[in-house]
Amino acid sequence: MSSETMVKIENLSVTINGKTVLRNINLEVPKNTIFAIMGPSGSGKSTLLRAINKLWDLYPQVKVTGKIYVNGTDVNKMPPHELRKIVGMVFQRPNPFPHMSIFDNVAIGLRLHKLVKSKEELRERVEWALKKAYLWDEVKDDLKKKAHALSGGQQQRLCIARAIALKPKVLLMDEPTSALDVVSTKKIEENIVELKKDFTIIIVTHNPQQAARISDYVAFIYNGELVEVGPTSEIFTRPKNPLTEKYVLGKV
Ligand SMILES: Nc1ncnc2c1ncn2[C@@H]1O[C@H](COP(=O)(O)OP(=O)(O)OP(=O)(O)O)[C@@H](O)[C@H]1O
Repeated sequence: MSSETMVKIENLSVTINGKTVLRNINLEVPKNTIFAIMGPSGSGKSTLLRAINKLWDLYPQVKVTGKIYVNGTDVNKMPPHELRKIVGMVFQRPNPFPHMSIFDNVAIGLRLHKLVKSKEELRERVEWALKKAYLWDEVKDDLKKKAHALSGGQQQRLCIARAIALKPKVLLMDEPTSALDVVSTKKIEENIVELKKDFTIIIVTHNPQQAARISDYVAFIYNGELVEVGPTSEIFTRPKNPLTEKYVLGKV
């Protein structure tokens, strides 16, 4: 594996209740890039993302085969709490802990993983994460406010802050803007582009325009199979597979 690769997926297949939903997927995600996984509804995008941080382990009806390496280590050889430290996740709907304060939402992972040594360091890290998530200016005078009092877009930025507070290597984002309006979507897209300086980002989207706007690489998944993968500019201007061309033109 190249030292420039952050995530490598080899021959990944997933079956759920005996039905194959992902077949023989091979991908390499370079460090400090935004890597989009796009495809129509039900094509297996979320299933792939969930396999990377082993969310399927708790489901006996789901069988995952193949190998996934993060930063050179096989995820199956990492205890779940170690994997959670290096792989953060942001979900489709903002899911902060609603009755916890803004500060505590960001601090919780740092406290659980004992990643900071003092209250001062905790405060600094929370501020750092909120700034990185473009939320600090809006909440800095009100860190004790409960998370449910924030708007949907602010809640999603809080979830981004919560995920990046641990300084993971990889940030998985499952359609992070699909529940948001155009203005919040734009803010979060700008934020994601900034975040790639510090993290490797894998983002699932069913919106080809979003992949075109923000990603460096795109994998197009259709019916559980990888149809095409490559630099975003090539996939959108010179797709090799006619199915990719149809999809990016909105004809699938
Ligand atoms: N928990 C589950 N139990 C049963 N089947 C599931 C489960 N999760 C996913 N599937 C099936 O796996 C297939 C792929 O689903 P997945 O959610 O990965 O697709 P997707 O591309 O992310 O779709 P969407 O854009 O609609 O979120 C679908 O056929 C879906 O019905």
